Amino acid sequence: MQIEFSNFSFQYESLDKPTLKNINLKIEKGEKIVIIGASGSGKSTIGRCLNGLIPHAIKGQSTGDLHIAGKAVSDFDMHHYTELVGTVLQDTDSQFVGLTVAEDIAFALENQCTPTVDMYPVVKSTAQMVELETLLARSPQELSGGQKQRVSLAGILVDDVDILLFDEPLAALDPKTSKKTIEIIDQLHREAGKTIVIIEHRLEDVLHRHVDRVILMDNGEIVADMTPDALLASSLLTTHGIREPLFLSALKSANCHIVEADKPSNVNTSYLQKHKQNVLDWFTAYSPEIPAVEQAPLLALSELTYSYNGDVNAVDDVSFTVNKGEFVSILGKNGSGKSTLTKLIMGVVEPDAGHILLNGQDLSELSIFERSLRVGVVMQNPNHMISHHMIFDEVAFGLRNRGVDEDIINEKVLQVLTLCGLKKYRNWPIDALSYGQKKRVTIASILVLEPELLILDEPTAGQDYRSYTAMLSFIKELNARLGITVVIISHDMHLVLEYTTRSIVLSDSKLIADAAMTEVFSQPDLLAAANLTTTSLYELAISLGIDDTSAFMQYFIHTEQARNLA
Ligand SMILES: Nc1ncnc2c1ncn2[C@@H]1O[C@H](COP(=O)(O)OP(=O)(O)OP(=O)(O)O)[C@@H](O)[C@H]1O
Ligand SMILES: Nc1ncnc2c1ncn2[C@@H]1O[C@H](COP(=O)(O)OP(=O)(O)OP(=O)(O)O)[C@@H](O)[C@H]1O
Repeated sequence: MQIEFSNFSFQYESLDKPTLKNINLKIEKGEKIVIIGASGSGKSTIGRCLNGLIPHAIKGQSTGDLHIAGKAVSDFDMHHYTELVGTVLQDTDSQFVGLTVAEDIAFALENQCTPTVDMYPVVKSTAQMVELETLLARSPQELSGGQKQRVSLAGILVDDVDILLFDEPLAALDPKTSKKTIEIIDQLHREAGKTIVIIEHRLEDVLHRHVDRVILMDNGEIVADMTPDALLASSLLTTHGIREPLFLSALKSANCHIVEADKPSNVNTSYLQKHKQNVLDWFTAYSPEIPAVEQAPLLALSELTYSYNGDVNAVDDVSFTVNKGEFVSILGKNGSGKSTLTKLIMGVVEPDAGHILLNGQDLSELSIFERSLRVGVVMQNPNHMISHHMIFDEVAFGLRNRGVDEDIINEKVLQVLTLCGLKKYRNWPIDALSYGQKKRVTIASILVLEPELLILDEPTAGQDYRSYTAMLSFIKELNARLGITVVIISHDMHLVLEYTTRSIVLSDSKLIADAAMTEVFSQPDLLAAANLTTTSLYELAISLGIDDTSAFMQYFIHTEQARNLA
């Protein structure tokens, strides 16, 4: 047995209750398993027990046993763990050790005492696998979120260890790179016989390649340990607040009864054909409604250009308009300039050319602080935004800064914390939160300010379905009730499909499309140019012979929204 947890429990030093409760989990050598579960359910804590961060860097009390490679970890020092387990962490920033991307990738090779001459070809070929070959001389800190994630992946690919642990490897990756990452992990599993443990919210993306078992966690316990087909045929995912693959939700909406023998872990399985008539009958009921959209412009970018180094443009001649009250998505491959656009709007960097108008006013006339009163930005990495020790203070900070009365602050902060599923943590230190929970705190701290324009960079990264549905329903309500305009930057195609109506697509710093979201998702060539992929909903429509894929997607979204509101 490669990994064996027996009656294992763990309690963080700062908490008064255990985070892992009576875990019994066996993983054979060469198995590939996925751990899923709501945010805060204990997934990363399991990961930290496997890679030695617990107990060597993070303190707490454990009971029961954990054996790795046949040995009790109670006898391990940190060195034993690093010889056995390689990890890609959720927060890549805390993982870089090299001054350049190449050094960072070579770090594991140095640890393995590989001669320098042998290192170059390995670093180069690994960089090619994750499309980093042009960035080898760059500092990892100066890369986009997704590029950083690729550096972490490359680091683990050269690591000569038996067990590979991936904590949310896909969170910051564009859809095409996500698929490729899953293929690379699969290759390592099949060809090098590695034992693979993947912690990931994006179950549908992980199931792009075969997985032996899925472990479902809830509240520190394992509530299911079964094959993907058995799990998807059951109602366990919905019961525990986890997002099902999109095509499966569509089949269920169309009253199809899915069983394990349908092999529902793969949208392209021929077993699904037997449900065709049900889906067609459901789809004929569709009659499209075109919602009226107010057309007054709020944000107008014209011919915006910016370069970090004066050489390559990170944003190149980009123009688009976002109208008041719209819910728009900005999509594009890793490093295509999405976060840089946000920095330009915030005023963190000044454009080399072009203008940004907000309600007709040129933003260059406003200071960063003045802009922040009108534009709320939630950045990709929560650790880049948090400045307070306690959750309540973090969320109250912006209002206090504006001199709002403490009673009103109290009321507003509590309301937002409740809507973001964080009320019970209001008096907690931020350090005791999981990554996904921290992300929610940063969203709450911006929402409480009710900005005119809300920009959310990867809001669902690290979030489970239940938490993000509650949060986005609230944002949708703010959008409808207060007319707050929302721009979402995301690689999460579910989110984009379900919440946004128009998509702005960037590729290599340039704008390549600005169209209705379902139109964008019905154009495989356009999607490919931006490292996006068709969704399983589109694939289901095609495999069942439905031509109007855009209408099919729209109908499904309306059905889902109606269900979420109910
Ligand atoms: N360093 C820490 N100190 C104290 N408590 C912690 C620490 N890290 C996590 N916790 C607690 O353990 C619980 C589980 O956290 P964990 O990071 O394992 O969850 P997760 O399932 O990986 O969540 P996510 O999907 O949001 O990353 C959290 O609710 C949090 O209260
Ligand atoms: N601080 C920086 N210094 C130098 N170059 C940078 C810096 N930040 C980003 N870049 C580069 O600018 C380009 C655009 O990056 P940006 O972060 O805007 O991309 P993105 O579309 O948000 O990517 P992702 O989807 O990975 O978050 C990338 O090539 C990136 O390497």
